[in-house]
Amino acid sequence: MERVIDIKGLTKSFKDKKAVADVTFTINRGEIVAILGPNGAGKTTTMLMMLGLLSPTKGDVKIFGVDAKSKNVREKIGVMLQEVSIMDGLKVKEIISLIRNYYPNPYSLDYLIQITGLNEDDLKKRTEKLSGGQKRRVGFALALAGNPDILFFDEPTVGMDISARKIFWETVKELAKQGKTIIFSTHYLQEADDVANRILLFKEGTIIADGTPDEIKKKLSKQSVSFITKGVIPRKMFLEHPFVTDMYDKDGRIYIMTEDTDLVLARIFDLKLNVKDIRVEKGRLEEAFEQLTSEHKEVI
Ligand SMILES: Nc1ncnc2c1ncn2[C@@H]1O[C@H](COP(=O)(O)OP(=O)(O)OP(=O)(O)O)[C@@H](O)[C@H]1O
Repeated sequence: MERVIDIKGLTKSFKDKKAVADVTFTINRGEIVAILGPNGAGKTTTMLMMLGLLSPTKGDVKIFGVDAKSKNVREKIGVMLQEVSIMDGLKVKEIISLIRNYYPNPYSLDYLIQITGLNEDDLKKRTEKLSGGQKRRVGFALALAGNPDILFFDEPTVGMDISARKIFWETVKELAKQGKTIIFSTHYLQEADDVANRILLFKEGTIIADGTPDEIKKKLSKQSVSFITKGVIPRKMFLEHPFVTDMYDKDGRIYIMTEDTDLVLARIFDLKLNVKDIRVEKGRLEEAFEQLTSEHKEVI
């Protein structure tokens, strides 16, 4: 697997505040990586250092083996940051053409229009007349203009309507299939769950979880099987198994907390228990996120 980003011991202090503290990770070609974490966790600071826009206090960021600040690296990177500041006074089509000209290998204007969902009307508008959502689409087109190998998006879908979001994420998946590497931050966990094949979860300047959405959910969120029964079920019947972590009654239902709901179901059927209304709850990423970002200190 080709490594595109190599980060070692990355640290950034602002006066006596450590915004990013000794972070190390690598990202491979074609990965879609979601950077998650509560406000102030260090996501933007890390991203700015990856982009070569902020100097680390310690440690380094290598992109394709060279320093993130070097010029030939910049040509390979496309960026969409939170504040979309687009040159006023130009029409959308003009600014996209202008930015394309800076790059040796740009995408064609037609392709950019097609994949970002901009329409003919949008193209004729002056940028200052665009709505927030339209500005984001233009920002997306500008990030892609140079046909970059790596794309960075900082909370890309804020302000986008449902159809714009859909187009955006479909395009992102398509780009990853073509071998582009995508790194994005978001506060919408569902997006990370749906699109990312890897999540880096930040808390207080460090990475507290690194894995696929499923790995993170499986390890941390609660899964349960619950049912109603008229009979009495000895607790030992389930608690004796290592895959069962807890068992309790709530609102007339018995809940069995577990790491593996399939094994609990098999046990219920094997024992021919007289139960009804069986419900299976798989974990949600939100639960895992809440657990990890509260007091939980375990690193996975
Ligand atoms: N230029 C700066 N000067 C001083 N402190 C800063 C600066 N930039 C960031 N910080 C601090 O560093 C910490 C991390 O900030 P950062 O913006 O990286 O967090 P974040 O995870 O991106 O948060 P959010 O989800 O709110 O965007 C915060 O405590 C922030 O106040």
